[in-house]
This record gives sequence, structure tokens and C-alpha cells, in this order.
Amino acid sequence: REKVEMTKEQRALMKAIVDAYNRHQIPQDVAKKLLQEQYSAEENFLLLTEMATSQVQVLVEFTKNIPGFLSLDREDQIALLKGSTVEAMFLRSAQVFSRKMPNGHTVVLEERIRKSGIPDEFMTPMFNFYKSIGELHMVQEEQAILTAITILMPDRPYVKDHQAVERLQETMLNVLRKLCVLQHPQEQQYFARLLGRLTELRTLSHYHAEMLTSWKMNDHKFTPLLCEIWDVQ
Ligand SMILES: O=C(NC1CCCCC1)[C@H](C1CCCCC1)n1c(-c2ccc(-c3nnn[nH]3)cc2)nc2ccccc21
Repeated sequence: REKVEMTKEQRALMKAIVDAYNRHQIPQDVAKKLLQEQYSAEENFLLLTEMATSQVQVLVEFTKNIPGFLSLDREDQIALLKGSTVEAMFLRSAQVFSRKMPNGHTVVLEERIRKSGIPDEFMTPMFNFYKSIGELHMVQEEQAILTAITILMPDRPYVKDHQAVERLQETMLNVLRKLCVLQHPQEQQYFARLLGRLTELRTLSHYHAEMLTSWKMNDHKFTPLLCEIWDVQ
């Protein structure tokens, strides 16, 4: 097998993405809060909307650092962000859930999430996704580039210049492919498995609007930003 090597440009691109990904972390750690105590459905819903609102803001900052993103058509930039925030939220949630924690904490965290007020029918697909992400043991470079690939999805609704987005995404996919070979030399199909998760992620995000409105509580309040970006209320 030929020696896989990243070009100088690819290494620079990866560094830019990872730095941006680490710079724009979610402010306060939701897992820590959830491990402290079991909140009511109302408190959990408020926590979710606060976390999701700050994650959207973080995502906008991260996206501005994706080389080439700001040269895209302005309306396409909005369409890409609007189309990817739910997937990015579940991807980030999966990464939070799969983070190495003192043993027993993940069990408690899962318990707290199961009792948070989320409708039961979404538990299985959601935790299946979280566990399938956890099994991949992604390094942070892979997490960052996978998030960028999710944002640069050419087939999002209302994207006009498909080609331009496809070109940016392809550049990211080339970096991710090499990274997977270098990080997981034993697993031939690791890259393919990673991309398979994006399909699972899209399925999960289809449930999202219904999930949100059927939380076990009445009067679901959203922030103005979430109303805008989640098409709710
Ligand atoms: O805050 C959260 N996620 C943030 C993580 C960081 C990025 C922004 C989102 C929620 C918790 C909120 C409070 C109640 C428990 C879940 N969360 C979720 C989660 C659950 C259901 C929906 C949802 N969407 N629509 N209906 N329900 C979204 C996310 N999965 C998590 C896995 C690990 C840790 C936290 C997790």
C-alpha cells in the first residue's frame, strides 16, 4: 500500500479547522450540570434551549474559520448554517456523551437524559447514534473536520451554488480520508464508517422538530435565535 501523506496545504487546513473548533467550545459544560442533579422537564428544556442557543452562536464563529466559507454567496452561507445546526447539535451532544468520564458517570448521564422529558420514542435512535459515535473513538481533528463536512453539505435546502459548496466539502473529505488512514491504520473502512454516521445523523435530525414539541411538558418556550433557525413557534 502506498504511503499516505498529507500535503502542506492539507495540514494547514486541518490546523485552522481544529484551532477554530477548540477555540469555539460551548461555554459551560452541560454534562457537569446534568451529573449534579435530576432537573424537572421544564428546567431541562430551558437548559437545552440555552445550550442550543449558545451552540448556534459558537457554530457561526467556527464556520467563519472554514477556509473558503466566507467567499461563498451570502445567502448560501445562511442556508448552510440553517440546514446544519440541528445535526451539529446532535453531533456535539454525541461527543459530549462519549467523552471519557470517571466510570459510572456515563450511566448516570444516560439516566438523567432518559428522564429529562424527551419523548420516549426518540430515546432509542438518539442513544443508538450516541453509542455508534462513541465506538469510533474519534480524535478531535476528526470531530472538527466531520463538523465542517456536515456544515458544507451541498444538498441543503435553498443552496444555489451547489458546485462551490461541493468543492469546499470535497477538500475537507480529502483531508478526513487521509487523517482516518493515518489515525486508524488497522481499520480499512474507518473513513466509510465515519461518513455512515452522517446518514444516521440526518435521520435523527428529521425527528427534531417533532421531538422538540412533544417534550413531556406544555408551553415550550424558545429563544428568538432558535425560533429563527429551528422553524418552531
Ligand atoms: O444540552 C444538551 N445538549 C447540548 C450539548 C452541547 C451542544 C448543544 C446541545 C442536551 C441535554 C439538555 C438537557 C436535558 C438532557 C439533554 N443533550 C442532548 C440532547 C437531547 C435531546 C435533544 C432534543 N432536541 N429536540 N428534542 N430533544 C437535544 C440534545 N443529548 C446530550 C448528550 C450528552 C449531554 C447533553 C445532551
